[in-house]
Amino acid sequence: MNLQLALDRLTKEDCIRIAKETEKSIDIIEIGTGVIKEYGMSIIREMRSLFPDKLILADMKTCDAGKHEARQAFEAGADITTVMAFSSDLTIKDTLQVAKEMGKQVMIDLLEIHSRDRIAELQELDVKLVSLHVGKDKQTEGTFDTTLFSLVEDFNFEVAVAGGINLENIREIAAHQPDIIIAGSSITGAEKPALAAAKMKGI
Ligand SMILES: O=C([C@H](O)CO)[C@H](O)[C@H](O)COP(=O)(O)O
Repeated sequence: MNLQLALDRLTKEDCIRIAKETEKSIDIIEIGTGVIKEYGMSIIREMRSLFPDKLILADMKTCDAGKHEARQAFEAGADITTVMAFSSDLTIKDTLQVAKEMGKQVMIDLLEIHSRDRIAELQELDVKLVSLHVGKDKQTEGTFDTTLFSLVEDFNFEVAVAGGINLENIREIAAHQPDIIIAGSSITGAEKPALAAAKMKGI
């Protein structure tokens, strides 16, 4: 299981500090959507140069202009970019094509997708990596819930999971063997982020 650290609602300095502190325990550094909106592609470039050997995911949450946004993220140094599952099939195909040409990956974000019909379409589009995701706002009604795994059951994807994952619920989630566990606030808001990340990685 890979651990992805989501850096959201932080200054650039805090993103760098927390990534450095937790580096040993994390496999993927996610530069969050809001952080990208604040600093643009320059933060992806800076994180790439500071962490040359780490996988970097740019949480672009692309939903249109797929070719352009995928190139932007990849040229800045991201290994993976995110695209929303509700986007047009053309957007998804375009981003997958750019990723193929550049030797990179696309993670399709299943935020607010409830239909297995859409999941089947994504499989047809040759999507390889998806994320089951309970959004920040929706988390006020409850964090990641393992019933969500039924959405992707019997499909053939690499699966990431996100949405309020913490030390209390991680074991139950990990029992479903997702490929990637994404944790943001539970690490970045911890008193000791390095310890929180190490505990999550060590479960
Ligand atoms: O993608 C995310 C969310 O939409 C905010 O942009 C988060 O990175 C993801 O939910 C993980 O963060 P936590 O829920 O704080 O663990």
